[in-house]
Amino acid sequence: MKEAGPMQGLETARAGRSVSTQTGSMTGQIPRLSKVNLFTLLSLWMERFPVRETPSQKSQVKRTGLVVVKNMKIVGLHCSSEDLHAGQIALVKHGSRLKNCDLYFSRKPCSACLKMIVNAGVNRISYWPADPEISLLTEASSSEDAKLDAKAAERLKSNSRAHVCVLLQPLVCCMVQFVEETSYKCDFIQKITKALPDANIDFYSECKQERIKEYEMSFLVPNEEMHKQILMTTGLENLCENPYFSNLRQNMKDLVLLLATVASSVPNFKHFGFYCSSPGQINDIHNQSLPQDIARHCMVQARLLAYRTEDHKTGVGAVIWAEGKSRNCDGTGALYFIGCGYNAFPVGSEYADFPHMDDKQKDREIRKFRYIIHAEQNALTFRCQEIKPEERSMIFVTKCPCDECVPLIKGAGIKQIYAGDVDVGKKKADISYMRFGELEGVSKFTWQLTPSGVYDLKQNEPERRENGLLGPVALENERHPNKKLCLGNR
Ligand SMILES: O=c1ccn([C@H]2C[C@H](O)[C@@H](COP(=O)(O)OP(=O)(O)OP(=O)(O)O)O2)c(=O)[nH]1
Repeated sequence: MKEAGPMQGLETARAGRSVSTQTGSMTGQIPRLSKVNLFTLLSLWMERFPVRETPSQKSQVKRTGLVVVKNMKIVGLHCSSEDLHAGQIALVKHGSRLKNCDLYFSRKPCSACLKMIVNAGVNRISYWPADPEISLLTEASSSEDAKLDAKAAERLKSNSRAHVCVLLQPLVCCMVQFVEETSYKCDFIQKITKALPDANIDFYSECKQERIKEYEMSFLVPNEEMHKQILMTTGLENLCENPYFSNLRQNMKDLVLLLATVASSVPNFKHFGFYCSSPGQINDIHNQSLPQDIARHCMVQARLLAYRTEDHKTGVGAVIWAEGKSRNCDGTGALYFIGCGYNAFPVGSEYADFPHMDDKQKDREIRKFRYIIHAEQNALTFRCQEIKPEERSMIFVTKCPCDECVPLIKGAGIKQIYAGDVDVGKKKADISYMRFGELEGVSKFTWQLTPSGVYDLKQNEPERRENGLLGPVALENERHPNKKLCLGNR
């Protein structure tokens, strides 16, 4: 099936198609992340959830991210806190509901966590094969304990019904290149380059290089011999021989590069962030913006999800979080995960069941729009928690929510939308984006310059900046001919 309409710049994506189709992991024209790699990447990303607490220097326990999956749907995004390890948090939060779940850890969990999650009847425990949670890399007097713990974890692993393993898959052909291109072309980066034409045009590459270095430090073991030692100690001696060892390191490197690339597409750059364009809205606590680092973090989650789209032109990801009344034991503070999704055809459908054409196609019957389930719709449908009216709940969407989704978000009681605003006010043949601009009763935070960046906001107005309020003449009139922050539309 050939997509109608302009396909500028999709050469890379096309090159990826044939290979990916051979591997059976694709439904369309653009390279797609496997579910396993998405869960793995999200676990690494959760390890980096912005925290307010200062980790104790002496601790041999490394921060760890965790994704809990049931029936291939994400039901928990967690990270360890000062008090509890990620596996302990899973226990506290999910209890016996962990039965038959798959858990993806950013580090091999310690024996104290492993014994409890194995006991809860989980189906599978996958972990990132670098330095484990009880670090084998830090030189501390307790390294004896670390080795003992690794041994105990092995014993638990071999006697457990759960499959404790390393699930990493090689990326499909051209995935890294595709992610690089779509990240650079995405709305957030393009808005910066447009708003600050004098800025160093290479800010994106610089930012990406920094992220790559940072994440390689966290997630890779630079020294090969040391890495082999860790694999031996953690029961992965099979992976120490070549070609398995070099393949493993290459897969790990590719995934880290991909994560750094996506993370740099929502950069911490000068005065850009998610700000509200309606000053009247922020009086209520429910309308106040999240801290920018957390908002950016959640948007990166949504961007990762978008790489699983089934729409071969426009990928969209959405994730819903809520804020409880007080801090909980999770490293996410008061925030807890509600649901997530990406745009895809109805669950269980095959590639050829529904049309995939866009609105450039003259024959309206063979357009995709009446069939595809939007990212927000999937996030709402497969949510694992109720949305409580008394709590601040928020949805992060990589694209401006359309007229079909805006009333659903409002009706579900979600208090805040963090979104790209490309397409806002547009009416296309089969999909329109008129209602987002007019939406009342839900606060909208879009990616833009802060007042301090544009209007030289005085230093004595910290609350205004904290709340994420945009000043009087917002940059919202800035419209983007360069329309997508989404995938595949270049
Ligand atoms: O709130 C929304 C709006 C759209 N989508 C998805 C549905 C569909 O898969 C795609 C539609 O995107 P777009 O409006 O960009 O249409 P297109 O045909 O992909 O591109 P173009 O704008 O060139 O017509 O985005 C969502 O997931 N959520």
